[in-house]
Amino acid sequence: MAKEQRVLVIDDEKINLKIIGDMLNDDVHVMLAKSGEQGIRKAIQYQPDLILLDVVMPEMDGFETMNRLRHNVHTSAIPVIFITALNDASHEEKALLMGASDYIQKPLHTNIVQARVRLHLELVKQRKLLEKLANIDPLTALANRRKYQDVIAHEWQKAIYNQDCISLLVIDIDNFKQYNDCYGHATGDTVLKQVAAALANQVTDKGLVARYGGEEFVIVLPGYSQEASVEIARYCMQDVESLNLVYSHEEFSGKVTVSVGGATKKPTDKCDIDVFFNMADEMLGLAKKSGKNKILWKLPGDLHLIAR
Ligand SMILES: Nc1nc2c(ncn2[C@@H]2O[C@H](COP(=O)(O)OP(=O)(O)OP(=O)(O)O)[C@@H](O)[C@H]2O)c(=O)[nH]1
Repeated sequence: MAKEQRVLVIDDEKINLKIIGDMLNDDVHVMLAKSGEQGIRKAIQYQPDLILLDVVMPEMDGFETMNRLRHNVHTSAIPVIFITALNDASHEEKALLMGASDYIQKPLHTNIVQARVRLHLELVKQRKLLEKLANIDPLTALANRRKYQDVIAHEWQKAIYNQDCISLLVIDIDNFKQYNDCYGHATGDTVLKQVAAALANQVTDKGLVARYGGEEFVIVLPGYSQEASVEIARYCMQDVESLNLVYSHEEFSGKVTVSVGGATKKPTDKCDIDVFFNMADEMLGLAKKSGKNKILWKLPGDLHLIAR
């Protein structure tokens, strides 16, 4: 067990909270709640890795608490172990059918409780690692397309709710095939890494940078106006250019630059994320066709803004 992991114990009996807390305190950060209501509040606020839940409690019992935890988006994925003095199989079955990860019967044996908690915390650790790996592009260590899709869907809903705007940049390295042709794919890979780092360095906590695929990146900027986003796009272009990645071949020579297509929108329920993406992507296509190394931003109607 690792001390950085958090276990929330929910039990209406003070003495039980103390006993279980003492069993786990050396290895994990233990949080205590003396009712289902308080437990749910703490689970939402502190996001524990695991919950130990007493079944028999006044007002809201363990089953009702479990039901509410499962139906709340902030707590639905947190594993729950029931702890109870009830020893009939039907309660155990009910708990497992509700999605409990485990069921421990009283009287509690320290070694058994510790072993089961350790096992479930290890599973949590592995699940989190898998989630992380599933969302990362292995070459650049940026978020991958899957993560981008999760984030844009979430930010889109947030923007609708807050009646706020959201900006999207689609960025593509210019003439990257020629760079690969000059120096090979392995050196091309280092360029992708350098460009990715330059973009990430520019965006920091303003939004999300992801590798969309190949030599194409996306940047999501929640709450950023068109003007502010074009400014960020400019800095991104400058930073890539100042990497000074030159290439030359018999027929062509140049420096690594990027083209950017962008769009800003205050979304409503009637707007579609894919249409929004296509707006920015269409701008990128126009930027490529009209000479590359530039920013084109979608404006209302058929208009667009050219910035460099
Ligand atoms: N080294 C490397 N190259 C990649 C990777 N993914 C895509 N590419 C290369 O990116 C190049 C993309 O070529 P094109 O689609 O013709 O684009 P381009 O040469 O950048 O031309 P424009 O987009 O018009 O500026 C191809 O040579 C791909 O092999 C990768 O992971 N590593």
